[in-house]
Amino acid sequence: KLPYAEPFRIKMVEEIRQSTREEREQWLKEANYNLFNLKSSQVFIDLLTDSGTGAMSDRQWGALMTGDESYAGSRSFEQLQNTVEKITGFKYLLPTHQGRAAENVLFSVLVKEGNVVPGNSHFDTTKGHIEFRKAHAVDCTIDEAFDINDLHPFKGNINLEKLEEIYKSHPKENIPFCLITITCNSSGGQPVSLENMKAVRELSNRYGIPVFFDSARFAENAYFIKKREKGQENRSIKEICKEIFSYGDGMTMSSKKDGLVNIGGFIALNSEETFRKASNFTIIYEGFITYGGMAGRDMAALAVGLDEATEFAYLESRISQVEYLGNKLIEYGIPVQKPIGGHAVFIDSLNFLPNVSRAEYPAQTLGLEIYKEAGIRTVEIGTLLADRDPETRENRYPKLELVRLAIPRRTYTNNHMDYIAAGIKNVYERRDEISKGYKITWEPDLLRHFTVQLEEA
Ligand SMILES: CC1=C(O)/C(=C\N=C(/Cc2ccccc2)C(=O)O)C(COP(=O)(O)O)=CN1
Repeated sequence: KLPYAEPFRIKMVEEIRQSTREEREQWLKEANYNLFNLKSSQVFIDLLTDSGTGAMSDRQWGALMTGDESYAGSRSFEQLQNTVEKITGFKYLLPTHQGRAAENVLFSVLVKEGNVVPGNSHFDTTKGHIEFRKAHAVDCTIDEAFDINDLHPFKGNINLEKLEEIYKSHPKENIPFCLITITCNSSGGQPVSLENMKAVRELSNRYGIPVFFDSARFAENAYFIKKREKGQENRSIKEICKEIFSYGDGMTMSSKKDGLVNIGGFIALNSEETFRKASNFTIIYEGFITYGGMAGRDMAALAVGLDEATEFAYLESRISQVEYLGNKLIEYGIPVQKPIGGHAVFIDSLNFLPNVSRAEYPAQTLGLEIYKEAGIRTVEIGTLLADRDPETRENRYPKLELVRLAIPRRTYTNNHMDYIAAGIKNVYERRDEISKGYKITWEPDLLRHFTVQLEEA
């Protein structure tokens, strides 16, 4: 028996540099204690996001060189269209510059003021685009998702009773679609099972409600289905993906995740009517319908990326690395969402920092401590992200107050994982000394966590 090793070797490297704790404390002050304001040169290991931060393969770089920049009818669009249809089965494709642009175009067609959009946990910008249209995103995720120690293998699942409750209490004209986010980012990169998707589809059909997928991490979701769902172990990732999408009327995609590219997004769907309407908004917001805000070269690289992302060997390598980090933190006694998610490890900051009051943003406090300690940038998936209630303007305290360690794809080695775990362990060992958090000195009206300014409480 030989030990596991990555199914790739490295052909290009980018230097990263260490700093001193004193430098980092000064840089945080200048950044108004918002990690988004740090320069990349001030960050040793960047776990802010897995979105657009991964490494492309030699085949993708090769495709970049042969991209077709024709304004209409680009060869690269055709390559992308064929790949999307092969993997998802959807007939119509509209590229966009990234995921939230796909949401903007699709929701411009489907979401009206006062609508209700149920699903599992909608992610930040997706909820933003629903609330921006004065509609309501309703989280129907199963309760197990909010108990970090519950080992439910599919914590992204939708509670069918909660969903049917929504379907019963609103006229179907007021529910444009049910949105299934795969994997479910906000609850910890947790997958949705095929069985649940099928049940959601059947229930939705009974009420005449369409189903759409927010597919940013669909390939990782397919991997968990293959590994955890009975009867799936002998199916290929691509076969599982085809079945996943057979339960939907369409999808939005942030290609910056499981598309393995640094920019890009798309909408794919079956309804010609919705495609025609969405095409008008694509032309207004993104660009002509055969490039939608993407360069031909980026569409060419994306077509290759989607093919690579839906291969088992790649997914096994990527997800095992996240699991490796997660298991190290569990070994150190650090409270994390279990099972470990597909793209990130999520630390339960309420458990980690019990002496910091919720009103002082414990997850943000922990993220700042981890950066001070080791130069590692993370992101808060807690009260700052949850934003204020649109009506009352009160803080909306989510069930989980998490620090997310998002691992970029094919980018760091397991030595970096060991370093990250050690840095967090150091903070854990001095957690009793951390009793003060932060308070907001300025925030915008929408999606505040990107630009919020804080000071020490
Ligand atoms: C499930 C899902 C996503 O996770 C997603 C974006 N995620 C991101 C990007 C992000 C968002 C907020 C703070 C920091 C970084 C992530 O770090 O997790 C989008 C928007 O896609 P976009 O970024 O390409 O516009 C749609 N759906």
